[in-house]
Amino acid sequence: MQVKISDSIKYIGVDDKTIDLFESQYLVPNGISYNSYLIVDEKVAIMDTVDKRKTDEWLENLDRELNGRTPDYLVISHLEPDHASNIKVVSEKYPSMKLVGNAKTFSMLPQFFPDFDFADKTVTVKEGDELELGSHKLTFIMAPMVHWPEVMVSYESAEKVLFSADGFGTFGALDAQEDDWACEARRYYFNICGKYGVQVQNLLKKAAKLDIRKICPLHGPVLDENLGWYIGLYNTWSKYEPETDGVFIAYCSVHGNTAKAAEKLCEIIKSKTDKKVSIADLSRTDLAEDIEDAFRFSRMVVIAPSYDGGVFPIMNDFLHHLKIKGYKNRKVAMVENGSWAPSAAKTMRTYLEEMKNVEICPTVVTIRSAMKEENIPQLEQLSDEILG
Ligand SMILES: Cc1cc2nc3c(=O)[nH]c(=O)nc-3n(C[C@H](O)[C@H](O)[C@H](O)COP(=O)(O)O)c2cc1C
Repeated sequence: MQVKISDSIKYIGVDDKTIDLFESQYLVPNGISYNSYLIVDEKVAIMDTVDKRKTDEWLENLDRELNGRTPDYLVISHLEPDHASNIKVVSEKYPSMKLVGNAKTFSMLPQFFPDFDFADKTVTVKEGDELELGSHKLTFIMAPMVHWPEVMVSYESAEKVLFSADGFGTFGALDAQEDDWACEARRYYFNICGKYGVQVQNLLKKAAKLDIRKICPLHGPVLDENLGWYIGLYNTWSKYEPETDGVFIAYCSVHGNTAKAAEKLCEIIKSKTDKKVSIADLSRTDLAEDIEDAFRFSRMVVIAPSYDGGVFPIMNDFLHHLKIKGYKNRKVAMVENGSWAPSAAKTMRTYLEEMKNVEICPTVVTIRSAMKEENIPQLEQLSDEILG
């Protein structure tokens, strides 16, 4: 896909619409883009490579935009293979090209390319270092653990462009982007960077000192207008603040009785509030989207059957993911189902208590196999507590 950035900054990335699962776990019905850029000035700098699935197409794009020039630098902002796979290929093609990274980049690089000697090719940069390209100048800003330790972003001051690594990335090929950027950007953020809110905050504080007119991420569209809105969302997400005041009902069910209770609860909650209420059957929805919604909403109800002395594995998996992604600062209520020794709530509570600042509603509704009349006032009570 052709993307116009400026006369000197060229898009040389590629769309991947045949990948089954991004990072072997995320559904990407609209594919994914691996973005790569070329800055053409007195010196020529490549800004990251792409996944090895797209080497040939990327080299064609690079060749076209180089237009006979030889690249002087390859700036490596992130070593994850969807961006760094072609470092060796392009280094062999242009032996005089220098690799620009930080100390961590070059300590990790040989792990990925053990049979290639980069020793005389490296330019090691640290926070605030600059690289003059002619009228363009890159300043390097370290962004450790957003979301790998070697991550750094680069600010180009002539055109005021932030090359933001995986920050501000989205799922979806460039020619198949949804109108609502936030939808896939949020799913991307919470699943990939969610755990690293503190580090994202650190980066946003550094970025706030820059005059940024364009953001060039490693996935998804280049952002060139209304940047305050995108940065505002990143600020909310990385502070673990809810974006939507409402209730996310996350349930699972083996034979359907817990599902009935979840639907009834949804009906009761909706009758009591104008807040947004969203319900998901965790067995049948995309886990990454459920994680996104859990972070998006201010309140959540988890509803699950008991299973082998614990909780149904689908819910177990969901809560495990929320825990490792740093879910916090939310209000949560629980409903369990069990036929002989209900154990789901106890297991769910163990997860929730390990999370920071999660307020658990006092009422826990226990359904015995199938919902009964006596459960309705309990669900009413729980609804009042989660909305309160
Ligand atoms: C493999 C399996 C393990 C179960 N383990 C428990 C258990 O440890 N304690 C319990 O009270 N019920 C247990 N149950 C029963 C279910 O939790 C119970 O029947 C519940 O009502 C199922 O809800 P559903 O109709 O939404 O699937 C188990 C069910 C299955 C299929």
